[in-house]
Amino acid sequence: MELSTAGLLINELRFSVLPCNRGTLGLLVMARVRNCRIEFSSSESTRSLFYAMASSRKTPTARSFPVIAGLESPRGADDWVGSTTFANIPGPPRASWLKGYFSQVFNRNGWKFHHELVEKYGSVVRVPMAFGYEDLYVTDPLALHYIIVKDQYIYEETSAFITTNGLIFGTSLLSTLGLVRRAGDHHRKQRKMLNPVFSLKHMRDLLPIFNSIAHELRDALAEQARDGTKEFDVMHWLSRAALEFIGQGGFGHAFNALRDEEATKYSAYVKKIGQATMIYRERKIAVESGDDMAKEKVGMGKDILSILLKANMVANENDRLPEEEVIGQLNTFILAGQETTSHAIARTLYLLSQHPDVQSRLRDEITVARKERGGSDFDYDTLMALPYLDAVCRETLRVYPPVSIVIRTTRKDVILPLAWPILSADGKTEIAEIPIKKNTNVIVSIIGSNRSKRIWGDDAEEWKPDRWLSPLPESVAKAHMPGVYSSMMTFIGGGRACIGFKFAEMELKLVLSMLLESFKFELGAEVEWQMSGVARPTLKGSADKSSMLPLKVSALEEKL
Ligand code: HEM
Repeated sequence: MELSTAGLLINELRFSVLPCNRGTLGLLVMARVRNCRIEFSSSESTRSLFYAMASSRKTPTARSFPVIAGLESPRGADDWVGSTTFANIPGPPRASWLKGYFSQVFNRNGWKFHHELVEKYGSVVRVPMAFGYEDLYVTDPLALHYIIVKDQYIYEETSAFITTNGLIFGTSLLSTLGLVRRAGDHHRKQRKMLNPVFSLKHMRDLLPIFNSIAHELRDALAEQARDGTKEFDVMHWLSRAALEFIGQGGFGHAFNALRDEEATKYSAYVKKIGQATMIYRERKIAVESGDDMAKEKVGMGKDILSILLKANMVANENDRLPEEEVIGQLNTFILAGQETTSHAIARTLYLLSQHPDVQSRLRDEITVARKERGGSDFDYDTLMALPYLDAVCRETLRVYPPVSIVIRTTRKDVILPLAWPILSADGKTEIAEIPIKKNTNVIVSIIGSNRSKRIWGDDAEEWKPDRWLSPLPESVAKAHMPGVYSSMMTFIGGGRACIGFKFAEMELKLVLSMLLESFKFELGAEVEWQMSGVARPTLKGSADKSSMLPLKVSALEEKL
């Protein structure tokens, strides 16, 4: 038996415990048989199984995951040699070679740990992880620029992330690498076709479709609160609405999630994923026959899939995405777009319930703007230009990013420069750049950089929507954060920036505008927010860790 920092080699069978970069996926145990690559088939049933777990409203534990043997990993045999140790970078002392701080980094109550890493150790921190590994935890703006923009093809997604997503979604943005290697620049090719599909013009066209879903959501809540103030799980309705937004806006397909009680349960969910191929074929026929634009058709030809199909039809052969990859993207959009956005809306409603003054000021802004339009639905530009709504959304996504961290692995040796040089752990040297060896994990701390006092000021950790209504501190512009959204890292940046961020922003603003005009929200039973892959509210003290947000909802009669 050979022992390495990467794992164990037992009878030619290599086991490695790799952290998936989504807390929701917990631990993935990978095995590899030497000289004999056993491919794990990405059959529909395997995918459905993973999907059911990944989309579970219960937070899965490591125990709920099967051991997957024989997974083909993009890492080669030489990749098992271990990674850099950062002896001279400040960080917490190692307590256990076996576990390191793995469970603290991925703990669903990890808020305090993540906060203290930055507070105590600074903008680049050495974090001892399992099996003697050391990761770098980064909030330094220049380092982040190198990681996600300048050297993005060196700092790639982890192998566990790529492989697992390949099983879940098939070939898609979340399962391909950008670097020119075996994968052949696959990711960049996909983005080339997909970026224009998420353009501002297409978001504008989607708003009328979104409006009708928002009305449906409002009606569903009104039905719940029809006998006066009622406390109920608002999260449940937000999840159902988010599935419908993605269904109609993404694929021109009505899941009828707001009408069908069963729609968001796992079994039904998995069935819907199984439908991706069917939906694809339906849309393809409609697009090819020019029948997709009809008014009575869901999506009216404006949905992401129809736009993509049309672009694909006229693309040259090199750029065109094969059918299998278009279907892979559909699966990806459901998972990447539903949980993140519904939980962002939930967080905002929760904060507005905690801050009734902000809630009523925001309601006034929306009501006045609606009156000015004679009561009709907002168009895209009006909705986006509402200043206080914009401030509330930005501040929520800054202080409470739904995804707290993402992880990258170095695919070759590299030097990481720092905007803010740090003092070495022994206090003797100033460090302005850090050499990193191949196969080292780097944790991009979205939450840490979004709350950096050096960037946002001493009140960085406070939720203050008003900060967006006056000029931001100079330090914000000076930091040159590489994020695509308002100097923050919520949707990261570079070639792997969230492709759906404008989609999410529109959904967030629309749902808030619709609901606040019609209802007052107050805190209900106490919840605690879990720092899982996507931050989620759960009932305080309950063993049930499903997403749940009980709020007291009162209908504002005159607005309905
Ligand atoms: C508030 C809502 C959202 C947040 C906070 C969010 C956040 C993120 C983050 C942090 C990433 C980077 C993941 C990584 O590098 O490992 C990402 C990627 C991605 N997001 Fe989002 N997202 C949101 C909504 C959406 C929506 C609505 C869609 C689709 C309609 C979407 C589709 C994607 C896709 C496809 C990727 C992978 C991009 C790539 O690798 O090229 N997201 N998102």
